[in-house]
Amino acid sequence: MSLRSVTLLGSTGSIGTQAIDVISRHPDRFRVDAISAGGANADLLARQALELGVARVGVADPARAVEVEAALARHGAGTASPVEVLVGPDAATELAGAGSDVVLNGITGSVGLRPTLAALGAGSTLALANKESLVVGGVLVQDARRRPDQIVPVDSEHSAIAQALRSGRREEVRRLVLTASGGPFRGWARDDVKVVSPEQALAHPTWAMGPVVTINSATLMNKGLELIEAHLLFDVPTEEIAVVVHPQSVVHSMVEFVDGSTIAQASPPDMRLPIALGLSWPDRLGEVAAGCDWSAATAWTFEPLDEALFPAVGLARAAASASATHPAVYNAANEECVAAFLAGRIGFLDIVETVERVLGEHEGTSRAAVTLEDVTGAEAWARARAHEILARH
Ligand SMILES: NC(=O)C1=CN([C@@H]2O[C@H](COP(=O)(O)OP(=O)(O)OC[C@H]3O[C@@H](n4cnc5c(N)ncnc54)[C@H](OP(=O)(O)O)[C@@H]3O)[C@@H](O)[C@H]2O)C=CC1
Ligand SMILES: CC(=O)[C@@H](O)[C@H](O)COP(=O)(O)O
Ligand SMILES: [Mn+2]
Repeated sequence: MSLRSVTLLGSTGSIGTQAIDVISRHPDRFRVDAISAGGANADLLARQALELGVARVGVADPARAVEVEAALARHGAGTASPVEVLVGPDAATELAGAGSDVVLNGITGSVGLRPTLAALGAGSTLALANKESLVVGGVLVQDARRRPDQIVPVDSEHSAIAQALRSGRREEVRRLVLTASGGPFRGWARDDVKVVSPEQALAHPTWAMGPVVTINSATLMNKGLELIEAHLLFDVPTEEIAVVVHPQSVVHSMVEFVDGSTIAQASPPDMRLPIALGLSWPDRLGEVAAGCDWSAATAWTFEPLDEALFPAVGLARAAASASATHPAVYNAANEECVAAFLAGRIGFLDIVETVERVLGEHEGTSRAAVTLEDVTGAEAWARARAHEILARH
């Protein structure tokens, strides 16, 4: 594999920092052109920029740009080549469209949609952690691809499926099986789940991740997003995608083939593995993460999802088949509810109940006619409607 240039969006986050860890161990394989973040961690962003030697840094929040400039000056005194700082909500999109070999989108939320479209439009390989952009953009993201393999999934389940799919042809696939940890409230009674705190919901049993995806794991909204993500990435109907609860998070997902054979991908939970594959696909890098320990007694268990306590996956199935804009509404309403829950304004069960209500009121746009304006309009409506409903709490 020759040296690849990389643009890293969301560099200060969980995915971003782990990506830098992978890249730093393979300086002969990767050169980072540009990084971007929101700006909440100005000092970290500046240190990353200087340590990686990037030419450009994006800061989404203009109010934080001064801090980033100051940190660059502080840490970079005497540095030969200055770092150009792009400021504002379009910074990540501009960097994504600049044409690196690989753009890793590690931004949280549907704000990652325009950067995703820009990376695809520029012909870069898109290593996609930001599942929201694919779910929300749907057919728009699919159509922006210039080649079938332009999007390489970083999400652990979808990386697992992409790896398993190398074992057979598309027409030989019977179904995809997404594994779910079940989150911190697996097996709990509804009355107990009703009163959980943000701290309890943020205590994921197997993964250390950013706050939004962690809450989404607890509500199973993450698995709903991942169901739609798998449908769009692999062009498999949602009826042919099953979800099974696997509390150990070692089997990251599976593909069942027409002859009854199932190929699973297994490794201890460590996002550096799918991140590395996203950057180096179709090659594998050496020594990325520990493998399974077969010397100790171990058990992997699988159980059905409690759909009554966790209706989020069923809602995602319905949203995926309802219209082109229902998935965007599903995600946008959820983003607002998660922020409200983390701020202590609503209860845990209010999140999915509100998403269900907002979805039920959405009229939707057909796939054939959908535009980016339809999607952003549906999102704006869903956010406003969620706020109206939540204001009554
Ligand atoms: N973490 C994980 O293990 C996994 C994450 N994912 C997905 O990856 C994505 C990132 O998740 P995670 O890393 O956990 O999230 P984090 O919250 O840890 O990080 C989010 C990153 O996005 C940056 N950011 C926020 N807004 C913008 C913006 N407008 N423009 C550019 N950057 C911005 C943040 O910058 P700052 O905070 O510095 O302002 C931060 O660097 C999500 O879509 C998530 O679902 C998928 C599978 C696993
Ligand atoms: C690591 C990763 O890919 C996360 O999206 C993970 O899937 C969260 O775990 P659960 O949603 O299965 O709890
Ligand atoms: Mn996942």
